[in-house]
Amino acid sequence: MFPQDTGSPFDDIRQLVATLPGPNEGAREAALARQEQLVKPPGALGRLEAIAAHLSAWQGNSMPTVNRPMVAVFAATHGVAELGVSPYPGAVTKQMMATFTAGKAAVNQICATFDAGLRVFDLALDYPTPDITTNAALDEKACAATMAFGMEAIAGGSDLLCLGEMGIGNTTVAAALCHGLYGGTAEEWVGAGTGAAGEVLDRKIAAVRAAVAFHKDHLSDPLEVLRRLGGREIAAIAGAIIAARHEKVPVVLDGYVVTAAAAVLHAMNPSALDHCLAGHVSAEKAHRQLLDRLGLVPLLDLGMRLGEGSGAALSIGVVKAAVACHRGMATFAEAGVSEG
Ligand SMILES: O=C(O)c1ccc[n+]([C@@H]2O[C@H](COP(=O)([O-])O)[C@@H](O)[C@H]2O)c1
Ligand SMILES: Cc1cc2nc[nH]c2cc1C
Repeated sequence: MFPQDTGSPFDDIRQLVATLPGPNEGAREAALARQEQLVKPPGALGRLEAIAAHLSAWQGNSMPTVNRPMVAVFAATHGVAELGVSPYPGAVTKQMMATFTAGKAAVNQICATFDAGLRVFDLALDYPTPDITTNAALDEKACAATMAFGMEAIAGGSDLLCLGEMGIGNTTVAAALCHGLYGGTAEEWVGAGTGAAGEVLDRKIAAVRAAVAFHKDHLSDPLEVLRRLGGREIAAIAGAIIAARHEKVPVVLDGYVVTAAAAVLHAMNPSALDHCLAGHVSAEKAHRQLLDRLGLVPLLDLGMRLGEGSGAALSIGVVKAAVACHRGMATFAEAGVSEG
């Protein structure tokens, strides 16, 4: 007789999220001590100092690097898009993938500006996940496998990982996830996405309300919320955040959709996002309140609402400058400048 396999496909993920490594406090302290010596009034570089210390702590290196920043964009298609919740047709997701490959999207130009690598991942675009108002998006096995895909996808030598996504309809999915995790009202979590207004916005709010009502008896476990109300790009992003932590790679989150994926991990373990920075706050209505809930203060606030990793990629400039100052500035003693 074969032993019965009674385990759930989520067991390994629960284990990984329960055993996330902490920061290297020695490296953080050494970095902060260096900041005190650099040729500037104490604290005068503001959050740039905290960013350099954050990278020190999570890379485990008092002299952190941003030599190989990578932007990873995960793309997926969503059955709920068929309900008319986005001004754009679902076909745009594949068309934008071709645009990324051709180097002609906004994120390509931002990555080129900062010498960042860009990798785009197609998550079964020809097979939309079922409509979340009447079905779970994923079964347990598929959700766990997609998270594992996200973990594998980011392997390979980057020292800063920026996460992005592409998926028509996925601001509806992100709103449903947040409504499922945090309650409140559907209206509170829904915004314009790519530009929903009038009847499109009304359908979006109704879809988020219906999805959470349909799954209401199964929302106490964050991984169940993810598999029922999420989508493939969101599951892969959650996996990538976990893997980066285990590989000592600090993470930069993009907008509302990426942050919703991160929120699932935060609900499982409140310290799960300690290695993450919020690259920006997007103009999507509920992004700011979601960041507040997660205790994340965005690096940029430029009214962007594009997705595709663009806000996270843009913040690489700030993070690179923070690290350049940390590594390259002289100390007062080296520069022969009098201390105050
Ligand atoms: O993440 C955000 O803050 C964000 C805000 C507005 C739009 N988006 C992008 O727009 C797409 C989803 O919008 P929608 O209206 O189709 O749900 C998807 O490709 C996202 O990358 C993303
Ligand atoms: C054109 C377009 C580009 C995008 N990039 C990310 N999401 C997007 C949605 C649309 C519609």
